[in-house]
Amino acid sequence: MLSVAALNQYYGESHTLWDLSLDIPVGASVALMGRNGVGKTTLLKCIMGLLPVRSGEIRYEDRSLTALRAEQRAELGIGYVPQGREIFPMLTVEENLKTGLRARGDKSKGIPEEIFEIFPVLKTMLRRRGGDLSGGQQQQLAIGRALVLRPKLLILDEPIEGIQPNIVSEIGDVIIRLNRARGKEVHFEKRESSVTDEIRDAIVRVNREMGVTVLLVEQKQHFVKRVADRFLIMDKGRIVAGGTMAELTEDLVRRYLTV
Ligand SMILES: Nc1ncnc2c1ncn2[C@@H]1O[C@H](COP(=O)(O)OP(=O)(O)OP(=O)(O)O)[C@@H](O)[C@H]1O
Repeated sequence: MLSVAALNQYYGESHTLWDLSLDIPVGASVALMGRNGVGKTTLLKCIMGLLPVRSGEIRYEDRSLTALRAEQRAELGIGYVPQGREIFPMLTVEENLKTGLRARGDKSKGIPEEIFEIFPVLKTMLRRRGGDLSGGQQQQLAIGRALVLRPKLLILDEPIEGIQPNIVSEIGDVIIRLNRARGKEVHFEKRESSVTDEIRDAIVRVNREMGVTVLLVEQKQHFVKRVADRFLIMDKGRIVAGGTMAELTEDLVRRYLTV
């Protein structure tokens, strides 16, 4: 679904990502791990078009993203929840959610109702200012905002940083639920009379809601083991290991993750 090939990125003269390549298969939930400062956030920002790259290619569903602006990448179906959430504290919850729609050319469609099914608390707080929400509620808002364009790939940067333990498990549940259908599309061969429009819409909606491929940066292993089925490890701007969660050995943890 997403592939990065031989990517090089610099901050000024400082070479940060080195010939970096990776592949995220459709339907996977992949944890990108590594110590502080190895380049995880930088990589996500390059994928989203928020930082320029020096060379290499980023492809999404067989299209090159390299020349596209951040909004165009969002429009193609990539949702992004930045580190630190970056919600607008002075805007209401509703206004914050609407900022997620800005990439869309056709602005006539509003916030999809399923956002409130996933995060009921947002519905009760529509008129509250973002800055008045708790940390966990702000994170739900940040994820909700990333879901308003119904992305097929959801990228999250440290989604449980600074969040209370009870909300951490809720955020974990949401990620698992979003990812569960493993990205498989529902196809209707022909209109069957037994399937009403309402049921058809509900199936498509639930599938959309739950068929999201996930790429998340996260350090906390218990959380990663719960929500991800694959891992990638970065060190000094390169991918140095990857595999299924069962292949994350103690040796890898010692070499690349423990501080
Ligand atoms: N805007 C910037 N200008 C210059 N250097 C930067 C900038 N942002 C990050 N860096 C440097 O690039 C390197 C990679 O940083 P990055 O934030 O991508 O790492 P990270 O793995 O996400 O770390 P963390 O877990 O702390 O978020 C670090 O050495 C960092 O100091």
